[in-house]
Amino acid sequence: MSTSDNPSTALGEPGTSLGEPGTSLEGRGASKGVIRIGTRGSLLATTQAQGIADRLTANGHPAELVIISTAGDTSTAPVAQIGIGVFTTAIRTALRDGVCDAAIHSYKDLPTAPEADLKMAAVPERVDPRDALVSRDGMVLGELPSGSTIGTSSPRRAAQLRALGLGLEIRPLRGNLDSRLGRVANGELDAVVVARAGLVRIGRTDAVTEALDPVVMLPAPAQGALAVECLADDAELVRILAELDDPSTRAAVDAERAVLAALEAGCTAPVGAIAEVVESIDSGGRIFDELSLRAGVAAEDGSDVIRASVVGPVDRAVELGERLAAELLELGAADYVPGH
Ligand SMILES: NCc1[nH]cc(CCC(=O)O)c1CC(=O)O
Repeated sequence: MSTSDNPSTALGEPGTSLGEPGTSLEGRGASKGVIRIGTRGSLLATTQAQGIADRLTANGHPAELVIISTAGDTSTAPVAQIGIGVFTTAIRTALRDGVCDAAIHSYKDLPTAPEADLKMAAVPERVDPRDALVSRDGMVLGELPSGSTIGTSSPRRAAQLRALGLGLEIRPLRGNLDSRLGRVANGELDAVVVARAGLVRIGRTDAVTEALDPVVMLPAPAQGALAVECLADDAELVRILAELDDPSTRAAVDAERAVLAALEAGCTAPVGAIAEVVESIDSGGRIFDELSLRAGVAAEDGSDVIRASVVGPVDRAVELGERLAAELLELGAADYVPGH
C-alpha cells in the first residue's frame, strides 16, 4: 500500500504536519492506497473475492487480493477433525496482523461465536443457497439405483441423504470443487453433493444434475453467502464495505446462523437452515416483507429428521432463529447435535 507521496517541501512548517485535514483518513483509496482483501487461494475463493474487489474498485475504492493459506487448505483430513474455523482462522489472523485490510469468507465456514474486534461490514446478495447433485449419468436423486455411491464428507448432507431411504452409499469426499467433480467424471463415484453456489461462482453450473429442493436437503446455514469483514475500529473501511451489503441476505443469514448458535452446533453439525424474505399482505391489503425460516436436524444414521419453520418480522431475524431452535430442541433435536 503506498502512502502519501506529497512533496516534502512543507515538512516542518506549522500546520502541515500529519493529521492536517485532508491528509488523514479521507478516502482510503487516496490516502492509504489499495484495499488489500484477504482470501483463500482456491479457484472458488479467489473468484468470489475478485468479484468483491471489482465491485469496490467500480465504486472508486481500488482493491486487490492477498492469498492466505488456511488449515483447511494444508490438511486433507475431514473438516470435522481439523476443528472450528479451519477455513477462516488464518484469514482473521492476517486481518488482525495487518497483512490485509478486509477479509472475505464463505459465510457458512465462519464459527458462530462473535469476535468483538471484527466487524461484519457487508453481507452481499447471495446466490442460490441450495445443494446440488452432480451425477455421472445425469440421473436425479430419485432415479439413482440402490447401492449408488455418493460423495460427501458433510454430516448434514450424509444424514439427509440416508434419511431418504434410497439405499445410497455415502463416501468421504474432500478437496477443491474441481477435484470433487473429477471423482464423478472419472467414474470413481456415481454422484457428489456440493453447494450449487460454488459451481455457479466457478462457472460450472453445467455440471449440476439437480438443484436439491430444501424439502429434500436443507442447505447449511449461510450457504451461498459471503462474509466481508474488517477491523471494527476501521470506521472508514466499515463505511466503504457497507456499500456492498444486501439487507435481505443479511437478515436471512442472521436467522439461519441463530439456529445453529442456539443449538450450540458448529458448521459440521447435521443442521440445515434456509431463510428468505417473502412478500406478505395484511388485512388492509398492504404488502410487506416477512422472513420465512425453515430448519432441521437429522440423525447421523438417517433414522430421523426433525424439521420446523417460522415466519416473522425481517428485523427480528436472530429472535426468529432462536425461537425455531427452541422448537427443534423441544422436538428432540439435542439427541442429534454432537456435544449437546
Ligand atoms: N466448506 C467448504 C465450502 N465453503 C463454501 C462452499 C460453497 C460455497 C458457498 O456455500 O458459499 C464450500 C464447498 C461446498 O460446500 O460444496
